[in-house]
Amino acid sequence: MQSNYDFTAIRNELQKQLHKNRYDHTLGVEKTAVLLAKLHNVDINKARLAALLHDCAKNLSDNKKIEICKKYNIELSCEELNNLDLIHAKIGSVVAKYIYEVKDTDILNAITYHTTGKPNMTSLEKIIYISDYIEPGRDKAPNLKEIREVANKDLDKALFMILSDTIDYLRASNNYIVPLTMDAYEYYNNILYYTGGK
Ligand SMILES: Nc1ncnc2c1ncn2[C@@H]1O[C@H](COP(=O)(O)OP(=O)(O)O)[C@@H](O)[C@H]1O
Repeated sequence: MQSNYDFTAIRNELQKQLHKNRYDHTLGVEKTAVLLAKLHNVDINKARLAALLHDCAKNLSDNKKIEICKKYNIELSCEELNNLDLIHAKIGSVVAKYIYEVKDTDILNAITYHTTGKPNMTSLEKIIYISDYIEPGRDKAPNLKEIREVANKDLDKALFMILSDTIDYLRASNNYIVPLTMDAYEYYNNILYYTGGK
């Protein structure tokens, strides 16, 4: 992608829209996504833009989130209505499209699926999903050191490790798990089994 985007202006806008810790996390995801894009031969400008915008709706008020869902006909499940934090990714994709004027569907999908994952992800989608989990500011999840090393070599394996740890964490805390995350887990479990990655 040839970049017509003014990344400095986007960062400045995000700094206004996001709480400080969320803005710092965004810059960490940007740095990590650019590094992974270089290592895995993915368009660096696309990775940078998707990373910068992945959490652009994270700090919107609940009322604003509902308003955007109504305006753009985003359907919400009961579980999503009960945890509006879960839908910041879907809303972020709409904000990226209509406010930041992003047209590239791969970038918009990378934003949409950065929390849940999904089966059969593109390399860009994988990079944003993984970068969100391993950026340097993250320090709570288990196995981070190993996942960071694996991500430099094998996106599918790192993706699977994160899906697996996320499911374990959500189960252990008795939380709802988005079905798409289970589908992604099964999909990459099979891929790694048949390619000998496990
Ligand atoms: N696959 C999933 N299924 C259900 N809930 C999830 C899933 N992944 C994350 N969550 C929950 O959705 C919310 C947002 O997650 P996430 O985007 O990972 O947040 P953060 O970037 O703040 O760590 C959190 O409450 C988290 O526990």
